[in-house]
Amino acid sequence: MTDAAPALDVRGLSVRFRMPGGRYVAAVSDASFRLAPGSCLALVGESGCGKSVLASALLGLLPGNADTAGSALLPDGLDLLTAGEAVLARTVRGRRIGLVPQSPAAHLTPVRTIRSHLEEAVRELAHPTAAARGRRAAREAVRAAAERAAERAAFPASHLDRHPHELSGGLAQRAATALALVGDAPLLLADEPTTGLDRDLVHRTADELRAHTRDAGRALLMITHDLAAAHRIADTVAVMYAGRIVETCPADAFFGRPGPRHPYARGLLDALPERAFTPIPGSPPELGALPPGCAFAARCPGADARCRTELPAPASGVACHHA
Ligand SMILES: Nc1ncnc2c1ncn2[C@@H]1O[C@H](COP(=O)(O)OP(=O)(O)OP(=O)(O)O)[C@@H](O)[C@H]1O
Repeated sequence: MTDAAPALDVRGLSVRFRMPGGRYVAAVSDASFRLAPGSCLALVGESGCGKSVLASALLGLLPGNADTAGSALLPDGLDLLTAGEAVLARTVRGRRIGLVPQSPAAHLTPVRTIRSHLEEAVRELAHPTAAARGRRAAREAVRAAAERAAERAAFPASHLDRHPHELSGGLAQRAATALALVGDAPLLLADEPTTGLDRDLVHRTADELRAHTRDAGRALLMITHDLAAAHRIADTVAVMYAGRIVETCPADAFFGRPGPRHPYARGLLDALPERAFTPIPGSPPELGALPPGCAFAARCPGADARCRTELPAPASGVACHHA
């Protein structure tokens, strides 16, 4: 991380869902991280660990039964957790945070062409018509801005008049990226952007997102369970387990030497086919019935009595009594 003011500063973010019978699901607990301009933080972890809930909290898209605590600050001090829906809709989503969605084909409207999606986003977010005189000039300004947006995401002009179902997975991903870039937001949030893509496309998508980040000075929060994509793109890796960030580590150290220090993070790497290909035994706890101590203790070969009773506080980037 650099010393620049963070593009996003998340402190003690927690999300609980109120359930019938007075129960709670603690989907995210006390998550903290900072994201510098021009850098990428990959938030990794198994399915169900709370990654998407954290992303929804940042975008103000949590359902009504969610309670939040902590803060998520943009550089001017706007707290995404307490900002009202009108502020988020008018000034944040698309303008200050661009969302690269999971399953882009599903995110796009099936009956509309990519050009129509882009032109609508341009009209809404980029206002290219301000200088145009007359309706025809305004239409042409929107069209040109939409074509430029497609070009920025390497979406071919020849495919702009196609519908989402006429696109390959890779092109649908680029269309979604083009849409996310229209508002020129300084922060991109990519939720599982490589899910369902083959290996080559994972690499290409990761490289393209990387270019939109480092080269353009944007910050990227990438949520993924795909460690190969994280390896390709991230400066920092944050590992989430059972709703908590258990380790935050520079990507070089995480994927190279000395490697992660938390036993769960080490287990995630060892489970990769290109490494030991050894799955972590057992499964994560229910987020509605978390144990009092470390949530990983039941699966951890090094756990002792303290681990089972006392929650480890994050110290120098890792939350483990024995790291
Ligand atoms: N509206 C809700 N009410 C209650 N629990 C919810 C609600 N939405 C999500 N959860 C729970 O929050 C937990 C975290 O879900 P989340 O979707 O963030 O996981 P994830 O890590 O993104 O997994 P995936 O990669 O499968 O999307 C899950 O246990 C889920 O069941």
